[in-house]
Amino acid sequence: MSLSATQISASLPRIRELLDNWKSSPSVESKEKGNEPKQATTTGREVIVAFRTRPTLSWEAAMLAEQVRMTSDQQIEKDQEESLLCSGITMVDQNPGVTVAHVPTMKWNGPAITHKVFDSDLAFGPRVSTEEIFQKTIEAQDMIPLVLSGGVACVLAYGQTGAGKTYTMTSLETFVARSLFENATKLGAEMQSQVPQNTSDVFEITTTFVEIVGKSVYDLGGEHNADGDRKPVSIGEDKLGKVRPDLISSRVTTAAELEAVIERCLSHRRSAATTRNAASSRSHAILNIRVKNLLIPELEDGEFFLVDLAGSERYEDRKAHSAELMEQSKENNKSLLALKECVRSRAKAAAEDGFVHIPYRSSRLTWVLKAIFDMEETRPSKTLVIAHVSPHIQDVSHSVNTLTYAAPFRILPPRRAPAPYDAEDPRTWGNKSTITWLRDAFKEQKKLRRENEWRRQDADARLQGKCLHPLMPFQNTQDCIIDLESFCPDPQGGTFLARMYGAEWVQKCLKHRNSALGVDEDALVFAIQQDGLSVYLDFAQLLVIARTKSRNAVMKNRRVVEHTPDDYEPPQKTLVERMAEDDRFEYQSQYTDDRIRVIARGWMEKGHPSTTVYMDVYKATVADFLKAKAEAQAAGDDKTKDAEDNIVEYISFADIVV
Ligand SMILES: Nc1ncnc2c1ncn2[C@@H]1O[C@H](COP(=O)(O)OP(=O)(O)OP(=O)(O)O)[C@@H](O)[C@H]1O
Repeated sequence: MSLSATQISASLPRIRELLDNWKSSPSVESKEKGNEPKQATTTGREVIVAFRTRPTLSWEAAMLAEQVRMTSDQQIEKDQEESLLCSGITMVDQNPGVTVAHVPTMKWNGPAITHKVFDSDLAFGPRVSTEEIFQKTIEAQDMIPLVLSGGVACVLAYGQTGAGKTYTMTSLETFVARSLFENATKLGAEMQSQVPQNTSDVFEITTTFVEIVGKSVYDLGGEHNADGDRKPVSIGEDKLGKVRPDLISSRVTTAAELEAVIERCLSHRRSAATTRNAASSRSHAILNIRVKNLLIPELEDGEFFLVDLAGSERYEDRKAHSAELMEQSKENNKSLLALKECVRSRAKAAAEDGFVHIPYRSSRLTWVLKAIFDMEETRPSKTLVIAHVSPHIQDVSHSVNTLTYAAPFRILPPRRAPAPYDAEDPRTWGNKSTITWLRDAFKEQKKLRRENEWRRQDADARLQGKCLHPLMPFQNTQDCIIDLESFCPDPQGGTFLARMYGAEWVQKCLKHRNSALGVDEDALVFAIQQDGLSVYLDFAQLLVIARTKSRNAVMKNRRVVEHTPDDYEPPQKTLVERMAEDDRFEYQSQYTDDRIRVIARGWMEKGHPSTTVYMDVYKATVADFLKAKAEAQAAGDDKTKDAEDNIVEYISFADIVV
């Protein structure tokens, strides 16, 4: 049985002893020191997961002591308050991240500890600064160049209320603002033959800021956002399927201007005191920075979403809430559940290259973030999830919930044998075939440019009553305006090019331009901007066709299941959604290959032991449940009749889909 914060505080001497034993055990030593540092396999991945443990705050010992005094008859003197602090989280490795949560439990012979290990791409301990986190995540993952090149980047800060989400996001927003303008100046210079006078000659940068409170979306960008006279903004999609709520957007031309807009918007955000945080943000805050490339208007706008999510709360945290806070808390938890579903499905879709349904319209939060979830979105995207936890052992059950929520986002692509060469699928091309395709594609563009120029001159000549000589057949010259061997160096092939996004492709072409041709530099830059983009579009088209073909093949092989009479009618809502809405159940759900673990906590509070059922929810039928129950009972699991009946009732709502 797990312990409450007060019970943990009372058993601290024994818990400390157990922790010391664990820390000096050889298995931890080998994890910390024995292994060679492994590189995180984040290349090409769309979703990256990081954990951050915040440091202890100066007033926390006093707060914990107060909590213990209020809930037990334990006497704690002022000078003993510090002794209540004990770490419940150990960061074993930073890259890839290995974090251990120490969960105190009570056994027949006294307190014990279960050590739960959570893997992530990166893990940051209490002493790591937000600047270092920025460098190792957003900078290392090239998220700013991605946005400046027409891609979509997203950072999601998740965690228990008071775990440090707003602290991290406020600093990250400042670092992003500065780095965005630094990179824009550098890229702008690379994209022009002469250094531009101003970044705003190359990029138009605009920003919006919204807050989602319960089911309502509010614009934080307006001047009069004081509570009371705020009007919610409606969300919808335009004819092209883009989500563009009617928001006040500010154009910014320097990092200082962007920082000032962010600060002004944040001052409009709603907060309230909770038992865990004196200034708790009660909403999801979404900063959107949109970048338009003025030199290549054909490219789609790049977008950066920085999302400070509302704190996740458990039933115990909500008990002291007013009815309004309780309602908001319920809505927030629901949207966090929807977000989990979408991020995980997105990561799965990217890793498996098959068809995955992403239910982004199921909450306002995920709908606003459609650009990162929509399977039809053509822009490349990268999402960073930072899960925040408190360092204290008294908070460890919250921390386990947070880490359990975030860890499954880290979906590693399956190891596959290299696919055989297919002329129509660029993902199967080696270096030689890629260079040959590029050479032919650039040659074709050169031929088209020559023909167009001849037609233009011929039309001019005709206006003057003259006639041009017919165009000579195109010479099969090997001269390409790009140094292709540097553009796609050996052994890189089609997948290397497939990872490039539009503007990056054009920038690379400009960087590796073949100046040895003796052509005027400005004319060469102009030709590369035209031809480079056309070749990119041809390549992207080939890729889309190849991907669609493999997706269709996956769809064809999907199993069609006929419902048996034992099955229930497919309901409107899933089991997970039903339980999230019902306060009688405080449940944890942990996905492992579509399996879910349901814990009926409401019954524990009434003195019943916990009921844990492992089910495959997507195929759940009552027959499945009864079988699982019988197996659990045979294995000696302790259950109560009431809890079983309730779970049967809830299972009967589950979707019966495959
Ligand atoms: N890494 C850190 N270093 C120093 N102080 C921190 C750190 N992280 C958080 N804090 C402090 O902890 C307190 C709570 O942090 P914060 O408000 O960011 O939590 P939160 O997760 O956003 O909470 P909520 O969901 O309730 O808004 C603040 O006083 C903040 O300054």
